[in-house]
Amino acid sequence: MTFLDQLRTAERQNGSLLCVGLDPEPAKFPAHLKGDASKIYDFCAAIVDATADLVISFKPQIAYFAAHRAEDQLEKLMEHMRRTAPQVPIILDAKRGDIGSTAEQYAKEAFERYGADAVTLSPFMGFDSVQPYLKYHGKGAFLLCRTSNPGGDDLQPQRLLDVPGQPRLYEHIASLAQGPWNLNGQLGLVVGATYPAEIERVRALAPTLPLLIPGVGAQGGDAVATVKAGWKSANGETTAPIVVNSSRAILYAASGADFASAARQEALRTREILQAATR
Ligand SMILES: O=c1ccn([C@@H]2O[C@H](COP(=O)(O)O)[C@@H](O)[C@H]2O)c(=O)[nH]1
Repeated sequence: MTFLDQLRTAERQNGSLLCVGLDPEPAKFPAHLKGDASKIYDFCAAIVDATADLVISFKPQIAYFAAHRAEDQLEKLMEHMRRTAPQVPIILDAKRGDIGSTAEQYAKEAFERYGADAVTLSPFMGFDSVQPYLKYHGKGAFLLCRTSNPGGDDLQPQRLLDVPGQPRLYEHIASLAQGPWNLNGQLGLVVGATYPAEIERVRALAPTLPLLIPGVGAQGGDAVATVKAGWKSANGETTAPIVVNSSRAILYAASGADFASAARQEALRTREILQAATR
């Protein structure tokens, strides 16, 4: 099954566009785990168990594990997700980008070491930095396109004067990903929920690509505007999935022993807002 098929299946089975982001920060853990980096796996596994029937995807962010020398806990978490929630595809948020020979190692890390179904990449170094990931048939790769952070304004909306039509940088990335770079239908794009007008533009330029959309929840992105801009359907079926990520708002919905059930309540609430916007 391809990554795109996995997303479609999870969306249908769980009735969800919501991706729970796994960004474990021991300093924010509930009181009984607080500050203890050896509990990263326990914390994340509890969140996974509480939300696995509510999501289209899980998105562990690798920096939160590596910063605490907790890559072994990430490996264990990946195994746990594959075993207990095999219907939910896993996007490893690593934002890699390097020359081809190094990219081969990053691809091996994401797909062989961690067993991710998809990875996030920076397209800044060009197609030869993306190609090694595409050799893993069936796996997905999301290219940063119009990111959710304010600093995205520094480069992404600038016009490329030497490219025909003088598109903005993010528009050019969307066109490359929809067209010549998408050799085997593995590419998707990252577009921030904080920029719904740009989501709409990217969807127009890349009508068949899955969009990973972070920025709802803690960053204040508009969940309803996001769905209206990015989610399209034909005969009641999604034409190209959107994967709307929320991390901190769900992970840290409560700071007590009830953190996992509070996370489930927040995931249920967010899932319903997203689903309602499709009707
Ligand atoms: O443009 C981007 C790309 C990636 N991210 C990542 O998504 C989550 C967002 O976390 P929240 O707590 O829901 O704000 C985080 O892992 C980022 O690294 C993004 O925010 N924006």
